[in-house]
Amino acid sequence: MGKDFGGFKSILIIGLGLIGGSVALSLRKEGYRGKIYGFDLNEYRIKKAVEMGAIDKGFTDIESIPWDEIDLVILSTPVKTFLTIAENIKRYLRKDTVVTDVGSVKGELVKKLEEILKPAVFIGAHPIAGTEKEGVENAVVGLFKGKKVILTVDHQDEHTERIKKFWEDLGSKVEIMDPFVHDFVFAAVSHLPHAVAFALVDALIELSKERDIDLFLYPGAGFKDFTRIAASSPVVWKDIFIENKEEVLHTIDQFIKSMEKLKDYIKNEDEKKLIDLLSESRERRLSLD
Ligand SMILES: NC(=O)C1=CN([C@@H]2O[C@H](COP(=O)(O)OP(=O)(O)OC[C@H]3O[C@@H](n4cnc5c(N)ncnc54)[C@H](O)[C@@H]3O)[C@@H](O)[C@H]2O)C=CC1
Ligand SMILES: O=C(O)C(=O)Cc1ccc(O)cc1
Repeated sequence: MGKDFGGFKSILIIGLGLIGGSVALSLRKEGYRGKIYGFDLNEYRIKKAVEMGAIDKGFTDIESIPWDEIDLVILSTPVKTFLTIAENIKRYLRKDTVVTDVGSVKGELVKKLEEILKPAVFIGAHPIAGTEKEGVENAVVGLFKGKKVILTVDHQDEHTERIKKFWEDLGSKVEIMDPFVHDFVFAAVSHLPHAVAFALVDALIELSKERDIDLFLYPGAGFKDFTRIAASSPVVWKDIFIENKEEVLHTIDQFIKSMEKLKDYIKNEDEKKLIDLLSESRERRLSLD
């Protein structure tokens, strides 16, 4: 079947950020012919999105949006804004409008969105692709090519199929996952690494104060590799940490246990245990590439 991006004629992207902007630009690049509208509280982002050819028209007030045209809405703002946005837009939605999102947290949040938005359909989606940058000005064409997109639906119907087709036509590989399993998995592989990167930079700020030496004058490649994601948006990440609080706290607890174990082996100069732990971690990491 040819590309039809799920057959949606008019798309509204709420939040012209890195991800919303990348969706819009990638749709254009892949040949999407319908209208793309944008909504953002930040006027600069709208101006920029129009200039870049990402959207046809942008809005800062909800009432001016041509709602009778729109058959797909994509929530692309920080996750803690979703519920208020859903409450604010629900009365404008057509019965056949599908609402989806790109948020990094699912669980209870998607259950609430499904309820609020009824009778419109909500399909939770999470593209596993991004960067540490923010805003449409840093959007990346083709960001989702070859990347996974997780849909958190509990049954498959024609709406799921349309959203699946939407992402597949952008080059993504779609997987279905339970929303609560999603939050456990991505707390471990995404939210914890971001928390650790932010905390590592914080540790160096504190250590710099201890000896009055600016440790950031001496970054090695390892430090830079490791902490790239600590340059990510504070607003986006405080929302993710709080919205997925339980799973994030659980992964931080495990990380502290792993650090304590390592600390112990170093303190006791336990070479055998150190070699075992480092070797197992190295093998796991090598198997990723
Ligand atoms: N940054 C990344 O690499 C990834 C982010 N995500 C998810 O994508 C979503 C968007 O993240 P980014 O694009 O990185 O953020 P961003 O900071 O680049 O863009 C967010 C945009 O939303 C706008 N905004 C904020 N509150 C709003 C509101 N109430 N109404 C209208 N507009 C509002 C901001 O002005 C901004 O332009 C988040 O839910 C995040 O969890 C998902 C995958 C990757
Ligand atoms: O910049 C990176 O390496 C990321 O890990 C981007 C990212 C951020 C949030 C997500 O929910 C998914 C991907």
